[in-house]
Amino acid sequence: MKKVLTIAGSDSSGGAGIQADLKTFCAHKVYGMSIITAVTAQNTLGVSHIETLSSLSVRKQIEAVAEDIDIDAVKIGMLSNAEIILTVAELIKRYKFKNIVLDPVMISTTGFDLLEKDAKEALIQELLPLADVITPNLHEASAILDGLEIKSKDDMEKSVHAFRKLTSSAVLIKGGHLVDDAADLLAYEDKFRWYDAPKINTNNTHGTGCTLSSAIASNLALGLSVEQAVFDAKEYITGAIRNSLDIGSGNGPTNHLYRLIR
Ligand SMILES: Nc1ncnc2c1ncn2[C@@H]1O[C@H](COP(=O)(O)OP(=O)(O)OP(=O)(O)O)[C@@H](O)[C@H]1O
Ligand SMILES: Cc1ncc(COP(=O)(O)O)c(N)n1
Repeated sequence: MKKVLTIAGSDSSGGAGIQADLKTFCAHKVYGMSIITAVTAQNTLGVSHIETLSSLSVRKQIEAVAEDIDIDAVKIGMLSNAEIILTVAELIKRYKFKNIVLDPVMISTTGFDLLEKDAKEALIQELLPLADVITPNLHEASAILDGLEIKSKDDMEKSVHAFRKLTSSAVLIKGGHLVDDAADLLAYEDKFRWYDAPKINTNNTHGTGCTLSSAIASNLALGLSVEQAVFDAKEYITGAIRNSLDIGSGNGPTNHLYRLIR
């Protein structure tokens, strides 16, 4: 069985973070492992508390897994601060992790900071170059590109050129926050490809980015090309949103069981 590692924060309500990642791995029939960077107290309405683990704890968790188990792909989500970013970057290099999908998590759907403001530069300088695929949403893409306005599909295409100057990683700009579309744009090597999807009318989008990046990591572990891994992951997230769950009174979670329970 393929083995996939997530390095991310815990979401007590189970919709995003580590919990979404492990559910996604399970649905893709890969073996999931987790490195917890922070424990958030959150629900579908918001984040009420964050306790970030020490970088030593993160280091020890990664070493414990990597010294013992071969890892076929890694998904990286909430990292909280610069010290953890530097630790993760160092260990990616030491253990030569492959198939790395970086979701540059900065703010929750509910508007809470999940990355300290001074950590953005470390993320760009240290982690971006190590990732095989990065998956910013419109807001994260804009933050990484020094405030470049990205609000439309045209803007997304323009931003790809700016990303090319920063990293040779494949970049999937997620259009979930476009007004009447949910099209994502993949730029890789010197090509780009749109993954179109209709915007589903729902508030249940908690954890969509976590789910998509974990699905891509699972598909890369299973041996798919980047283009196909993104295609299959886009189908998965669209189905998981279409069948999303009315749990809680805010932004409910996606449904990872929709292919099993109909
Ligand atoms: N209402 C929607 N209908 C269809 N697809 C959607 C919708 N919202 C988001 N998506 C899709 O879900 C994936 C995640 O995109 P999004 O832009 O929401 O990322 P995100 O903001 O990082 O997610 P998160 O809510 O976890 O922070 C993308 O493939 C996006 O197109
Ligand atoms: C631990 C953790 N990681 C990531 C997210 C982002 O997901 P969303 O933007 O859907 O809130 C989150 N809310 N919590």
